[in-house]
Amino acid sequence: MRLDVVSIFPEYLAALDLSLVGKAAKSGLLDVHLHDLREWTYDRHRTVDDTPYGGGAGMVMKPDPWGEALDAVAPAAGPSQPRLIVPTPAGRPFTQELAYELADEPWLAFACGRYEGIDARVAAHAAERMRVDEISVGDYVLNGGEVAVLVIVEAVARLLPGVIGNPASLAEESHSGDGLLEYPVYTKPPSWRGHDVPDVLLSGNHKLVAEWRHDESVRRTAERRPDLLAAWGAAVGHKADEVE
Ligand SMILES: CN1CCC[C@H](Cn2ccc3ccc(-c4n[nH]c(N)c4C#N)cc32)C1
Repeated sequence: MRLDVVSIFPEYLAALDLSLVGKAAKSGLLDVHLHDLREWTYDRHRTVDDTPYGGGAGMVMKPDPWGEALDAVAPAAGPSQPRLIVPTPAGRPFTQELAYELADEPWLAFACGRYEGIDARVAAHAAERMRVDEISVGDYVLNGGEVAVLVIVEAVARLLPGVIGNPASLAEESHSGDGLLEYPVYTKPPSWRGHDVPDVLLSGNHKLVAEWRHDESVRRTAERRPDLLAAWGAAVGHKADEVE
């Protein structure tokens, strides 16, 4: 998978050289290209923003630098086009399902906005030749798209074959598999500062361990994400109906 990221703070994305994503890049599973949007400015101050039409607070990112950056990253006459991801608080929610969808793409490009966002015509123009997704990583406001890109790239990269050691673990994760939250995990020592590991996990009885883990997942989901529990209950009920 090729990844292109355009930002006025490309150094923000240096974290992509670390850990799992960094290993994937070094092993050739990911081909990461970072671009400084200011490469496509030509004035003395390398200006990327201007005042908003219609008034209002803050500044808006000018269309010209973005248009030229995307032309350079993904030439219109090129043999293929990337799927362009534009992080924004106004985007559709980024979910595990969408992470799996993006993991199937051969080429993703990311446009990291700053200020009050990118002139809306940039996405509209890009959509004339590539798929564009405006995506939000959560219901809170960041100062720019770079952190969102780190979230999206990590969630997607870990799904690529060969990136994580034990692909089977993907099936048991929160928001994957059965849709319940993960059960609590423990390791040595068996007793730590007055807190003991649940006895069942030391029992060696795999059936009891599996039952305890499932019950813990259901308890946690009910406590923290009743919305997911409702969806899980409906899905389980549906499957039960299918069996009958
Ligand atoms: C006060 N204004 C409001 C509009 C956005 C301005 C900051 N900003 C500029 C570009 C940009 C890109 C993403 C996000 C963002 N925030 N929250 C999320 N889940 C995001 C995602 N994905 C935020 C951003 C701040």
